Amino acid sequence: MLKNLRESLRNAPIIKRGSYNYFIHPISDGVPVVRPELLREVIACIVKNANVDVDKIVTIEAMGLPLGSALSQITDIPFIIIRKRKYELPGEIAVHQATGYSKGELYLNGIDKGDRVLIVDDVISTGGTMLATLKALEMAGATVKDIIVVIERGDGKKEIIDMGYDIKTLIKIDVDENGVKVLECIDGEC
Ligand SMILES: O=P(O)(O)OC[C@H]1O[C@H](OP(=O)(O)OP(=O)(O)O)[C@H](O)[C@@H]1O
Ligand code: HPA
Repeated sequence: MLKNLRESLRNAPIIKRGSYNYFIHPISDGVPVVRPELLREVIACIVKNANVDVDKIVTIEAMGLPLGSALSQITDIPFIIIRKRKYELPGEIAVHQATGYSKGELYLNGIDKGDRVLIVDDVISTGGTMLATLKALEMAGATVKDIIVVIERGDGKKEIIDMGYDIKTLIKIDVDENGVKVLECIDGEC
């Protein structure tokens, strides 16, 4: 089921961002080109595995966007984009985000107290972005029913599980300066 994802990840180039080995891939960067068969395969796998009995889908700028948008079209559930830009709307919630190579602020709008949500993102690595997202959603009074992330690297997922949340990832990889190694897939075909 995840043939395109697996094969494209095995060929992903690596760059250094400080000491962080950063893989470049269409799902995580939109670069060099997002092929429809890849995105279709990823979205089908998300629909198959995620709990979509929710009021809203929550994604994170920038690369949660193609995922949230396609998923919303298929499920007819509205989606929210947590932005890196401040809007100063009433009730806007700001939280701090730290990844393995960057730091910044995230801004949440559009959640009503009691909303049941599914979080969707492209990558989990240190877990810093997911922690910030969960904090913002907690402050907004949302109930997180499920979390689904396409690509897992590093130990971030464990931290989220330790906090008591359900989180699924479609594919688990290891990254070093030589490239990407595929370790595990949710379809069991790796
Ligand atoms: O688990 P972490 O270490 O936090 O890494 C994961 C986050 O890193 C990337 O976001 P980034 O802030 O680089 O934004 P982008 O989507 O614009 O690439 C990715 O989209 C995840 O949101
Ligand atoms: O290595 C990476 N590549 C793309 N996106 C990412 N988000 C966290 N780590 C990475």
